[in-house]
Amino acid sequence: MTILDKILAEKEKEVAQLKATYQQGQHQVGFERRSLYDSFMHADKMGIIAEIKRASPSKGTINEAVNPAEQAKHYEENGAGVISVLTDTPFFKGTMADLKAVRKAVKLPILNKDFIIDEIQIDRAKDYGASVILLIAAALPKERLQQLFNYTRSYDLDVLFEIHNEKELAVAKEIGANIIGINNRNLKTFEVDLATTERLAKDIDTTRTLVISESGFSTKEEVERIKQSGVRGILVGETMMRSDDLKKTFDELRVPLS
Ligand SMILES: O=P(O)(O)OC[C@@H](O)[C@@H](O)c1c[nH]c2ccccc12
Repeated sequence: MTILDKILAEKEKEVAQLKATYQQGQHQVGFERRSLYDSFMHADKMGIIAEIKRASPSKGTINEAVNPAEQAKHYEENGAGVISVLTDTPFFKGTMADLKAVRKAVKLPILNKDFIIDEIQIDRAKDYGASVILLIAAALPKERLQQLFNYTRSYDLDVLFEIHNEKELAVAKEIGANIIGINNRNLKTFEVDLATTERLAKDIDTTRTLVISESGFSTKEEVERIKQSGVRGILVGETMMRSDDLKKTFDELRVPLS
């Protein structure tokens, strides 16, 4: 059983509970659309999706005591384009309350980073103020991914469609994903390799599809390297959570796009 299988098994239980208890529309925070696609496609610097990540299965505790609202404000002040909030509790120690707090604290689009397997999680994300939903190709069959994709788009929210190999890239194209996240981390082995982005981005029309490279970024050299593949954004978790000089970290990673 892989870690992803374990996480998904837990998610099934969470969703069953949610279906029994969740009241639609309870948390609506004055929803207004904040588009990831438009802002990153037209930027002249590498877009940064900065993540609130307390812990992870591969690294254990990263910063469990973080104040998500404060952290998000610092991300915004220093040049983030989107804030990603991990809301999975059993494996990443995040909560939906974190997302709500972040939504109140910043003006940027917010990505609800979770393992989405059911429409009710999308309803909840929207109610809490998310503008972008993560769909992980490896988590579900294509038909189900298509349904969840269409459902999210019907709310006018963006989908970050996460892939890790050629087969998943084919699925992303069939579904019509306009924002593709290439995860450099192998969810089975936790190994990180930027070559994953280079290999897969080659087969994407990056003038029309927004490509985000995810995981493993800590230096300017790494960003300069993947920029050559037409990537317009990176998703950075651990480096942001551990940084004691966010201004410097952002200045380094936000390389010019030309
Ligand atoms: O902490 P890193 O190496 O910067 O990685 C961030 C992000 O890519 C990672 O948190 C992530 C990518 N895809 C995911 C899916 C679920 C949970 C987490 C993730």
